[in-house]
Amino acid sequence: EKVSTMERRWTLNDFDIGKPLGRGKFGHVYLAREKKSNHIVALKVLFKSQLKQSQVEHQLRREVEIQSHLRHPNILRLYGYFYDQTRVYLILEYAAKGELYKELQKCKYFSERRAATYVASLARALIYLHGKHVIHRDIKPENLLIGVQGELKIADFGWSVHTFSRRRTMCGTLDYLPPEMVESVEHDASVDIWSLGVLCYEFLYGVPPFEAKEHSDTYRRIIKVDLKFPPKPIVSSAAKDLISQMLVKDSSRRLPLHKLLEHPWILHNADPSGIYRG
Ligand SMILES: COCCOc1ccc2cc1OCC(=O)N(C)CCCNCc1c[nH]c3ncnc(c13)N2
Repeated sequence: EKVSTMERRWTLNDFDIGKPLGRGKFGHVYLAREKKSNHIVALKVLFKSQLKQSQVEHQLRREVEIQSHLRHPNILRLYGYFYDQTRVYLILEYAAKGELYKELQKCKYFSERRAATYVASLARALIYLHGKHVIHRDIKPENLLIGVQGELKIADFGWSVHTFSRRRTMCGTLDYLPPEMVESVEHDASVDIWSLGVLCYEFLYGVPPFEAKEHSDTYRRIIKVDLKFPPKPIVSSAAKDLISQMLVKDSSRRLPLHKLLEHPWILHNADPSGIYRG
């Protein structure tokens, strides 16, 4: 019978390791094939020493626990994990079209149809996560992957919930933080609505809305909600209207995610299947 993948005692010998898929903060990700099933997966290798040094090992355990129970087409599956003397290995769904931010860099900014399709997919994934009382998945382009059909997958396990203060200052990007987090007051699921608004802006303009040279300037622009829409590229007023309803300082007044899915810009531009076919 099919043993649940989370219970199996996996070892490195169960896999043929393929090409590296990239290097993250805590380790490398490789293409791999499980020998018995020939199932292609991504294997993320984390060094215990680095996890200890950054005091995130308990956080990783908690996130793996959450992630292993999540099942959503726009959330990267975690099939299992195992460890040896020096490393922890995560067995993950493989996203064949790789990192979304590379795609964004390549085309500078996305069409309104592509941006709306991704934003709607992310909104559906966040509705699912909020329904499971999981918030703040740290949705920025670096943590988004593209599946073989062109569908979007959230790869990050929400490290940010407990480590966001150290982690953010550690690796710098504040662009996605809402005012309440920049001012380090308590936050709720509406932080994700803000981050999704930032992402929507970045999909359409190629840069995040509050970008500035210095951290202090980015903080100031976020707290002030200093939102400006450049004249180029030309973006529809419907898109600007949606972004303006998400980037609202008062978190209780941000457009709720289910209302986002009924917004004219989404209804008019997003592909209902969540797949951008180009
Ligand atoms: C504690 O860790 C939690 C899980 O984090 C990840 C799971 C899977 C990931 C990436 C993850 O974190 C980010 C990261 O390591 N990089 C940015 C470097 C590698 C980029 N991946 C490239 C990639 C291409 N096709 C893929 N199919 C599946 N997963 C992938 C990739 N990467």
